[in-house]
Amino acid sequence: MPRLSSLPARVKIVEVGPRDGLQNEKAMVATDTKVELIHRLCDAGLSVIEATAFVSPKWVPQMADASDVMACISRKPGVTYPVLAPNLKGLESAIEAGATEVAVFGAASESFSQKNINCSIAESLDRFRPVVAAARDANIAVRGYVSCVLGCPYEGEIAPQKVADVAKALFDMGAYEISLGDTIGTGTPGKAQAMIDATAKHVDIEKLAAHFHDTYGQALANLLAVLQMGVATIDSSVAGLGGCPYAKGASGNVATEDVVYMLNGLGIETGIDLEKLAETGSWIAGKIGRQSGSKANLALAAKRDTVGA
Ligand SMILES: CC(C)(COP(=O)([O-])OP(=O)([O-])OC[C@H]1O[C@@H](n2cnc3c(N)ncnc32)[C@H](O)[C@@H]1OP(=O)([O-])[O-])[C@@H](O)C(=O)NCCC(=O)NCCSC(=O)C[C@@](C)(O)CC(=O)[O-]
Repeated sequence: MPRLSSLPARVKIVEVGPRDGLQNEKAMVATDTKVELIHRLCDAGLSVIEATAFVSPKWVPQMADASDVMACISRKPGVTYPVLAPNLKGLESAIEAGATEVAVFGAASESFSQKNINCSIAESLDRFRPVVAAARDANIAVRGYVSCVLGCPYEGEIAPQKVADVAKALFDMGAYEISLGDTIGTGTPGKAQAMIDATAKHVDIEKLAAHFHDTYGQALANLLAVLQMGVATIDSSVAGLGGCPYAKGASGNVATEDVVYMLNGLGIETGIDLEKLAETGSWIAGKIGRQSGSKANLALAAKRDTVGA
């Protein structure tokens, strides 16, 4: 199969639908539905599925059933189910629930940090340090997120060096991978490359993940731009669900179906069954009463209907 030059042969997809995809839903999604979503994603071949968030239920009510979700999922060997843990309280609950991987989440924007986790960037890093240390002592891997890497809903432009500084701090404290979030999807390919360029001077590019939202329809273009630089881990959400409750106007994450369709076309391995994934996307969109945000999903569903007619 013809391939663009400098692309990785294999990409790891981190499915964030059950957490990032659902956290902003106003109506409570039943725990059973969340659990079934995780099982279906697993069945479609996803090997990293961010399951839930151990955050304050006052801040994000949709994640209040985190312990129940973790208790009800049947864990498949070889699959990891990371969860968010913003502080030691979250980590303790995550450990109690049997999590084997947690994620701390910081930001490259002061205003977003305040709105999202109620502290400054420096305070957040001080708060994360003992979380990462305690997690590692308990043999739990830690992922680090940086939000607003290509723009902030409150501050606008964010300098690539700010992203690099926070990514470096998280990596130096022991996070094994740093996920770079274009929280409001304002990035364009050149900006995405400049941000990766600055960050990769401090954290090896193999340790960076792209977590791009599709608010302006740029996510796939941005992903292709950073794949060409060597990024080989992509966060995405089935049916393009998602958005941060503390980032007004942020629409969904890039849809996993769209990412897999693009990667398949490029001959890049993911281990994911696109048909099963698309069925899962249609299923969850129906469950929460939304149209799928994935163009590939809509196209595949239309094709299925035509063939079945
Ligand atoms: C960080 C805090 C807790 C600080 O919130 P705070 O109010 O400053 O915390 P606090 O320590 O003063 O505690 C306040 C209350 O929360 C409780 N509490 C405290 N911690 C926990 C916990 N872990 N689990 C459960 N409960 C907790 C604590 O016990 C207390 O309860 P009360 O005494 O009032 O009854 C809060 O701001 C919070 O939970 N924020 C989470 C916001 C969030 O989840 N945002 C979405 C995820 S980030 C995202 O989506 C972006 C990302 C990652 O996808 C990447 C991208 O796209 O950019």
